Amino acid sequence: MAGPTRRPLMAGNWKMNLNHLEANLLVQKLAASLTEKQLTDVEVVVLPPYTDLRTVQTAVEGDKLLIGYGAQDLSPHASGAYTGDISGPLLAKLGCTYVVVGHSERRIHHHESDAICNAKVKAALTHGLTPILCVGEGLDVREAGRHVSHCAVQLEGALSGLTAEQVVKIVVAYEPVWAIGTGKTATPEDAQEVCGSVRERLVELYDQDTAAQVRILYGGSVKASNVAATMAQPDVDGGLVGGASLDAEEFAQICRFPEHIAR
Ligand SMILES: O=C(CO)COP(=O)(O)O
Repeated sequence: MAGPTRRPLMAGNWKMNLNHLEANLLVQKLAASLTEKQLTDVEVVVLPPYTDLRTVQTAVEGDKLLIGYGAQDLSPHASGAYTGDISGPLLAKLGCTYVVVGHSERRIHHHESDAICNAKVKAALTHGLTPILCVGEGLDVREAGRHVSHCAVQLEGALSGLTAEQVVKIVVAYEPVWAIGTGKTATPEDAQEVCGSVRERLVELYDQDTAAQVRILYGGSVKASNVAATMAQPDVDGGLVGGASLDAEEFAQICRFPEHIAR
């Protein structure tokens, strides 16, 4: 559970799902399922495909919904001849506040390196977007017991050259690849082990105060039935939710997790 200065963040990564009509419906249903207090206690964000962003903006701004939104990727470049890419300024103009960087699906399918993630994190910050930087290991790395060092290398690569003032603005998401879309959730202890090690690494790279401000999410088969136990861990400040965020009621239940954690 988040410390006093870290507001929990629950972000729904829709991946390549839901057209703009479905997006509008889901955002309206989600907002209607949560009270103002719940939306204040937990920051709720949706990360739709690019093609839905204008519709989500219209819904959020038109009805003053307390829901944030962002994109699943951005170009490291601000503009120019990059066919098919979408830049930070284009996203910021649509009211996006978050952008995912380095999701394992992009690292795998688009061969994104830590250096590319670093350029994308910098581009996001330059254009006023909060990057949600994903790190996580595959099954082979986990079975070899190298998951902590693997995530540390990804973290350091993506943060290279960033100042403490910049790092406090980013969100890190630990997503073990073997737990994504498989129904295999990491145990709360597994999530804490890596999220805690990420924070320790931030202390080493920066300082205690900086590390204490960075929100660290867990992602991988998060559901209403398992969210509370994971969020109760001291270094887990929220979730990056895939499949379960496509159902408004299930995602709303996930966002209500603080009610199931004894404080
Ligand atoms: O990749 C994820 C979120 O970015 C996790 O996806 P699932 O919740 O579907 O496992």
